[in-house]
Amino acid sequence: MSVLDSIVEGVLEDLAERQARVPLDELKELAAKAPDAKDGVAALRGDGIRVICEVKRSSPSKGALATIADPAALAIDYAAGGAAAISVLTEQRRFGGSLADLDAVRAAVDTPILRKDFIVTAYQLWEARAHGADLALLIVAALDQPALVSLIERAESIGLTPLVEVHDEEEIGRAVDAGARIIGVNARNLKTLQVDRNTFGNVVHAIPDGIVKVAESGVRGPLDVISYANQGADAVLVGESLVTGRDPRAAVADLVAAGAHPAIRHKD
Ligand SMILES: O=P(O)(O)OC[C@@H](O)[C@@H](O)c1c[nH]c2ccccc12
Repeated sequence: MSVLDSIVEGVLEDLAERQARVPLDELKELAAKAPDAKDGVAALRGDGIRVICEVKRSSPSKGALATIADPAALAIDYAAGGAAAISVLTEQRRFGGSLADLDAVRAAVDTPILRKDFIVTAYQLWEARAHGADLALLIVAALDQPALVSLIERAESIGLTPLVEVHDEEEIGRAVDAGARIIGVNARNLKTLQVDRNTFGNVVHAIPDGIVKVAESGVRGPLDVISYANQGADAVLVGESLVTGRDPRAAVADLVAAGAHPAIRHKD
């Protein structure tokens, strides 16, 4: 079984427990009371490259990264540093996240929030909206095509902007066919957990103009942001280097500054 399959298996077990506890109707009521969802496309496209900052305690590839006793405080630092959006990992078993983290971050900042999880059912999209998320991750490799199409439609219909994650050109084709407006190219292959920073540059030509392009994973600092900007990324998604660094606010500000002037290239 691939790493991705085994993560999804655990996610489904935890999901069954939540579904038994919280009926869908209750989530729909909470979603109706949640703050209006912000437009994820507008948040991630603009002058310069946008920086999405992730609240991430651990990962299957690296194990424990950071304790993050106060996710709200981290989110406030990210926002102060200039984050265009905040990604909150809610997967519990491998990433140490929870919906409580999402609640805490939502209560602390106005910045658009991405629910980062292994979403395979509409119930999880309702959960995301009920807990105040504006965007939701959908991983092409974890979904068959009918499921991808229907989850994108459902997300859009309840006001969530889907960020559709791919690893190669075939998956980009599926994301485009399914109606993705934002595509994230993950440099970390979820089947092998290897990071290849050339992935984005290798496949970006296959993403049509007009679709927001996000480079995900393995961003170590400003130089990686500049490199991705020059390859056509609208945004980068950064976790590990921010949660393991000393001063997240300053680190985000450095990434944002690097992304604001990516066109500083040597010209004749
Ligand atoms: O910590 P990094 O290497 O900066 O990566 C962040 C983010 O891209 C990564 O956490 C991620 C990308 N896609 C995912 C899907 C599920 C869980 C996690 C992820």
